[in-house]
Amino acid sequence: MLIYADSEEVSNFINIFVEEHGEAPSFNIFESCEKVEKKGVENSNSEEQMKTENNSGRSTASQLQELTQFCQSQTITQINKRWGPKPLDGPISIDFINQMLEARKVKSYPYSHDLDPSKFMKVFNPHTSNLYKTSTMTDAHERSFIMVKPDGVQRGIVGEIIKRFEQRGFKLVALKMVTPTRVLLEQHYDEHQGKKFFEPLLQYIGSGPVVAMVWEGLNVVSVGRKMLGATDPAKSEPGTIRGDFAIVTGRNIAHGSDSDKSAKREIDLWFRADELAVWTNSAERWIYE
Ligand SMILES: Nc1ncnc2c1ncn2[C@@H]1O[C@H](COP(=O)(O)OP(=O)(O)OP(=O)(O)O)[C@@H](O)[C@H]1O
Repeated sequence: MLIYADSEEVSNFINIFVEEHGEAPSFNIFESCEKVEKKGVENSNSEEQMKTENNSGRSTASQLQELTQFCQSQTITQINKRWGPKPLDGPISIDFINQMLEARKVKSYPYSHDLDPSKFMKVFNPHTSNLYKTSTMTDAHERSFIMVKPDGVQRGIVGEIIKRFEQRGFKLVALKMVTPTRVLLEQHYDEHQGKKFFEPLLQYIGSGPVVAMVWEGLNVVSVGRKMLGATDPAKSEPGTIRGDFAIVTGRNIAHGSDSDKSAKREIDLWFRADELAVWTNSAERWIYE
């Protein structure tokens, strides 16, 4: 979310923090995400982009000012802004996650998933020097590309698959129905070029609409793969998506990224940055400790 003085999430965060720690938090906003590049924008430091206003129509400087005023009005003891030698040159996004306020300096909005999570801002209590749940907080931004293949669509299993990911606690950040082009599938399945099943695979996946999705959450790549089951449904455990709904490898219902690197590559292939929703799941504090 972007910073608004009347933001409910910010107020909630502060209230919860005070309840839990008996004092108001301070925020340290660290230099972060230096290398974020907006797709198609070659030089993210260009003057043009530095002047860019976010989609709320307000400049970064005015947002920062608002944050400062808001935090001061909440009697927060101090706000340290450490943006390094360079001036603040992009919007700040703040997420309310795991009862933590997480802020990032971004050079594109909506922000790209390429943001380096290790450089996310940490929120801490300066009185105790405690850093709160930063690892969980940052890992909760892991993303996976999940696709319901044409057989899953035709057999009416889209809702079931979405239900399982939702019920598990993952956050849906993008979804679209699309009939993939051959060019897209050649890129997506590049590692299988030359294999015997490559051509039938492209025919199968390109034969009708698929539902392409991006899901976000802690370990979503590996947990997502477990939820899907083995590539060969005959080897998938009952209870997994393939174990419950498929019989053969060539009609195995759904795809899930097999690594963080693949996920980033696949999300970039299938979605533009502005198709990824930026939103806060208010149930998150009941999903993560
Ligand atoms: N021997 C095969 N015969 C037919 N289709 C196959 C075969 N091996 C793989 N495939 C198809 O190619 C897809 C990609 O294979 P891969 O080995 O990458 O498995 P996967 O990562 O589990 O699957 P996916 O990428 O769909 O999640 C499989 O899901 C399946 O649809």
